[in-house]
Amino acid sequence: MTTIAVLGAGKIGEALLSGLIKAGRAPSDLLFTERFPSRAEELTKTYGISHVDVPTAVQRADVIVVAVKPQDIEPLLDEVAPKIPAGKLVVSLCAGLPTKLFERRLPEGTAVVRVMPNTPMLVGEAMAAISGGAHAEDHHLDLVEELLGSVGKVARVPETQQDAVTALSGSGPAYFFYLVEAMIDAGILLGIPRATAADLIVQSAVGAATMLREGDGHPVMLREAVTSPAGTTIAGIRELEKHGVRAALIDAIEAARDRSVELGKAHED
Ligand SMILES: NC(=O)C1=CN([C@@H]2O[C@H](COP(=O)(O)OP(=O)(O)OC[C@H]3O[C@@H](n4cnc5c(N)ncnc54)[C@H](OP(=O)(O)O)[C@@H]3O)[C@@H](O)[C@H]2O)C=CC1
Ligand SMILES: O=C(O)[C@@H]1CCC=N1
Repeated sequence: MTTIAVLGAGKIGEALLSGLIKAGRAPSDLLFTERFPSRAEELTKTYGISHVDVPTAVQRADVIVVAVKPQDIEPLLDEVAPKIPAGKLVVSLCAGLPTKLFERRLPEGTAVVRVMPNTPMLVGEAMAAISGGAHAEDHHLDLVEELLGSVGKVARVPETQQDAVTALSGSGPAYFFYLVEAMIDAGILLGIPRATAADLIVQSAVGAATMLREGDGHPVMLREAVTSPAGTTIAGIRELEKHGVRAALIDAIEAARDRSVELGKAHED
């Protein structure tokens, strides 16, 4: 069985570990590193996986998943580079960081796959995009696709698209949560109790997402089917247009893409 080590088990590292266990992977095939002993203890207790130090992780694992913040990558690479044996597969989940950063710092020929996942990994509904670096071969991409395929959907994209993907599907869940939060607030304004408003909106979001994924409709057609002549929906849509919500979303996603590019530039030679 492939042994996987997650370096930095924060929010996304934990989402991956939890998703892999829910998908049937044995906890004994998983390792993680963490800086805070109390956090490590909590994860071991919850998932039954072993907390190890970085040298042990890179020795024992076949696949080394880097899940620290981009700002923490340099000290981690200082620790990993002298210890990692040749022939390991390194998978980076870090926003903005190009595969060539890892290739420059790790032993010559190390296979690196850049992945942009998202937190719905926790419930087996991730969207992950993967791109191989200079030494990643098809079998490496196949292995990463199989691993992430057990916790959601996987797309292969050219690495040049990863900053845009980060903005769309990496950050994307946050924008949906933000919309849901705002819609629940609207319910409160209209006098609906918070719990009822949350039920109404969350189930509407699940229903809409299911129609988008499973139906054969285009989002425009689906929206038109809700929008009756002289009805309620068009009265709301007019307000969304007046407030520039479409342009705001486009600008938001462009800003997220630009931030991803900036995070990568901070680690250029
Ligand atoms: N959150 C998300 O939705 C997504 C995040 N990502 C990417 O995943 C990465 C992690 O993000 P996220 O999980 O949100 O961040 P977190 O801060 O929650 O997780 C990072 C974890 O790594 C730990 N860490 C830092 N340095 C080391 C080290 N040298 N050795 C061991 N552990 C270390 C941190 O510890 P400490 O708390 O002490 O700093 C923290 O627990 C980022 O690069 C991000 O771009 C990608 C897709 C989605
Ligand atoms: O906000 C971030 O930087 C990370 C990357 C994508 C989602 N969360």
